[in-house]
Amino acid sequence: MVLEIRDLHQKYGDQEILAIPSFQIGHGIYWIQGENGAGKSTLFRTLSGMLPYQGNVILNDQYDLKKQPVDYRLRLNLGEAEPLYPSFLTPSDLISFVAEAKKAPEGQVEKLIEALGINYLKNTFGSCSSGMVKKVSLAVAFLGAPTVIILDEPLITIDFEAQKALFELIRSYHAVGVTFLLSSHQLFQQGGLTVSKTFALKNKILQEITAA
Ligand SMILES: Nc1ncnc2c1ncn2[C@@H]1O[C@H](COP(=O)(O)OP(=O)(O)OP(=O)(O)O)[C@@H](O)[C@H]1O
Repeated sequence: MVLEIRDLHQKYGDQEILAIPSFQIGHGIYWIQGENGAGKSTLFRTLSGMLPYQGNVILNDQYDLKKQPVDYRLRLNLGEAEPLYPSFLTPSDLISFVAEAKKAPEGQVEKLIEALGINYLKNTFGSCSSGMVKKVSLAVAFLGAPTVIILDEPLITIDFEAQKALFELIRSYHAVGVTFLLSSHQLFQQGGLTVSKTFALKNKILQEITAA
């Protein structure tokens, strides 16, 4: 299994958001749907190790997020729905820092910058457009050699050209073994992206949706 969840419980205060007894996925591109507030971002943040949780999350049948956090985090990347970076930082600073932390292979940064059409690398985030901030966050989500890339609402704020480039990146990384978890209120099919399975996050659990 690429990713396995066992008995996952996630709460904010007394409010339980997730109660997932079991969830397993192999290699593929998965679309996670859910109404506003269903808990998609909470699920993604939990799987990325940003929130404490109860239960087990295991990557590649061997890396437990709690027991092998460094190995796990090297292999799972998250692109947040509405990324926020310190306004004094530049995209160039952020990308270099993450590329080093994620052990990005030679030339990967340049390819991603070119593919997503990122310019103004030396301007601070404070002066970047929201679409540019989003493109940088997407580039960062592809850095290193992840086995899973989670993209939370990847299509928001980016223009049509960038959406096309993103779909191309997803297809090419998927072809070399990367698994994707994507959330979107828009339809991926319109961009020509074929998803392996669709899941709905509802009533705290993930349930597979079969196409009508
Ligand atoms: N930091 C937080 N503290 C307390 N409650 C939170 C926090 N973040 C989210 N919530 C609540 O948890 C629930 C799930 O929110 P989450 O953002 O995960 O949903 P979502 O499915 O991503 O929604 P959307 O489609 O609107 O982005 C909501 O009821 C939300 O109000």
